[in-house]
Amino acid sequence: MGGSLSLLSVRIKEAGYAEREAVLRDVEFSVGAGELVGLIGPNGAGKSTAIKSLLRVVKHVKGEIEIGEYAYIPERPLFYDRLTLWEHIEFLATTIGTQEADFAKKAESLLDLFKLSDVRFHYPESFSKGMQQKVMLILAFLRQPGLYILDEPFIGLDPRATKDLLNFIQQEKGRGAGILMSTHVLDTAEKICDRFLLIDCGRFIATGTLQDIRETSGLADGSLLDCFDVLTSGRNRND
Ligand SMILES: Nc1ncnc2c1ncn2[C@@H]1O[C@H](COP(=O)(O)OP(=O)(O)OP(=O)(O)O)[C@@H](O)[C@H]1O
Repeated sequence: MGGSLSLLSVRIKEAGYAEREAVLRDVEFSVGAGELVGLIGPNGAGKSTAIKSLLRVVKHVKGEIEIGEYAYIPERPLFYDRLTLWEHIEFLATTIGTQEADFAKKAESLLDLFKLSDVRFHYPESFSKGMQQKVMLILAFLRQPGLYILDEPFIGLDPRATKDLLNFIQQEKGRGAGILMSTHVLDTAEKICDRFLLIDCGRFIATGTLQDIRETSGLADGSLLDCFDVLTSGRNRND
């Protein structure tokens, strides 16, 4: 970690949904301040289980997890069905007890940026998938936590919203936030992540910078996708 402040430190020996049925094994990593770490792996590899273990949603976890204040954006957005978008924002302000006079202003500018100002008094339950994803992002960004945990954040976003999200990620990194992000969008991940955790069948199969991943996969100039393919194909295609 080069001595940088660790916002998340994970040493999981085993984790699973039932006792003695481990889905994850020997998962160890950390996320430092200003660092964006990509959690990458095929369907069913264990990415969501790893994230849910950090959040203590997965019951059977053997190991140690040190985690500070964070915002979590789940793969599937979740809302209070009787609250409008603006009421979600007001509720958030109450729960985090913000004294900031400009909280509403910040919320307004985020709504404007993500083109949701016109629907602020509507119920997020009625929004499209992409609009719902944007609401989750706005609620997370308003909290400005030390750590973000983003599970597949690009799903459903149009190109403009994707670009806005990428800008926000850079901005929050600049503020010193750490980010753990699971994604299948490997060309984007390759460009923006500082480090990668490649997971398959519940275990890390390669970790580190793109250079480290290239060395592990034996592809000196390979893209993240090429490396992913080499490192995971043996297991998946021959199973
Ligand atoms: N609630 C659950 N109960 C039991 N097993 C589960 C549960 N959720 C996931 N699993 C199992 O855990 C393993 C890892 O699944 P997980 O959802 O973590 O994969 P993933 O890498 O997030 O996949 P995807 O890319 O498809 O979202 C799979 O074998 C899956 O069947």
